Amino acid sequence: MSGLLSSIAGAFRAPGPRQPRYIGAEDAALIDGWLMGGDDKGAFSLDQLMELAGLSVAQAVAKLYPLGPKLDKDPNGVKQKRTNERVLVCCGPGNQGGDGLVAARHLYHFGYSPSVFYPKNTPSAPQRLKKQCENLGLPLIAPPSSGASSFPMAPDAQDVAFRRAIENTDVVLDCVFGFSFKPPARAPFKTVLDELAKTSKPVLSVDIPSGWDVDEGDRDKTGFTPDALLSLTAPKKGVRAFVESGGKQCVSLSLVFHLARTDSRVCALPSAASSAGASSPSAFPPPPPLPSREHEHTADPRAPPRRAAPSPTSSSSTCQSTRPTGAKLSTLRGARSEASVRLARGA
Ligand SMILES: NC(=O)C1=CN([C@@H]2O[C@H](COP(=O)(O)OP(=O)(O)OC[C@H]3O[C@@H](n4cnc5c(N)ncnc54)[C@H](OP(=O)(O)O)[C@@H]3O)[C@@H](O)[C@H]2O)[C@H](O)CC1
Ligand SMILES: [K+]
Repeated sequence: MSGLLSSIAGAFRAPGPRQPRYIGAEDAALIDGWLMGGDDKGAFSLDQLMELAGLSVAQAVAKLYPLGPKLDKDPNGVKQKRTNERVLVCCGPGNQGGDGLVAARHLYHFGYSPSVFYPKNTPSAPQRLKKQCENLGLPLIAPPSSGASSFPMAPDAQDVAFRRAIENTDVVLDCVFGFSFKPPARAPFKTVLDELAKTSKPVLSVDIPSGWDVDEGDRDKTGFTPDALLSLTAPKKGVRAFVESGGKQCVSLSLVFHLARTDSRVCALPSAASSAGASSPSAFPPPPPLPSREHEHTADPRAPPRRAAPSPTSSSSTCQSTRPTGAKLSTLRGARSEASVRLARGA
């Protein structure tokens, strides 16, 4: 086994049963590198990993902020918004921003009305993912794809647009920075992070609350605490205090399944048996059977007629509560999971 794979395995090594497992920024980057490496490594493409991560993010939204029932139009014939329908997806310049674009697309198909704030173009920006959002007609605050400028609007105008967007949403998705953030935040994201800290809307942060140090948490006293967190692959060290103080947390296990399937020694590690907040000694389940060939997409009666929407709970996913109090375990249809989100709610 290569040194890199040893490092990955080490990242999952358990200090003891039933303990949350946290990894640092360095290990997270190593896992990423291994997943995308060729030869004896994972051989995944970045697009694949983003798709799995973004689907997990959308599933976490559906679990934590379920879409309310469809409502009749008001007396003036105006369509009424459903509970939690509007989701503002805040995307950063790195891969986490790509996860956000993927999540927005899936949320749309789940029946939500996502809008996307993607304020910075970089040479590596996932233009195809952005185009897919445009093709769905999602409101997008972003520079033109071909534009050289990172700032399509005067900075003030961009800030105003973001504040308006946050006022007009039900739920905020924080896909701004992941494990490669190096404080302090630079423009145009300083304003975004300040607004995330100020808003009273529920914010679901992906991987690490943006602005926090991946290893040390809210070291710089940003004042931002999300309503909930989705950890990708494994919780990061910086969220330990958030989780241990009872913060709502989901863990996406989709990549763990792939790691486990790829190398049985990783699968066998006891550390894989323990995710943050998990009460079960085998919180990371064994690898699922081979993915189903026939996808279990069923029509969602709640979905708008303009599209045949699969219910988030009928896609190939598993989602369950691991609350130590024995909260209801809800296993969703399609247990042959390619993308799996485990919900671990704090007490
Ligand atoms: N294996 C997995 O679990 C996967 C996770 N994914 C997601 O990807 C992120 C990590 O992606 P990465 O691109 O490495 O990093 P970030 O998304 O955090 O963003 C890096 C960009 O942010 C810029 N940056 C960094 N610090 C600042 C700052 N202080 N102010 C402004 N901008 C900043 C940075 O720019 P530089 O010029 O500094 O390089 C980058 O542009 C992970 O958390 C998951 O969400 C993958 O999608 C799949 C696999
Ligand atoms: K984040």
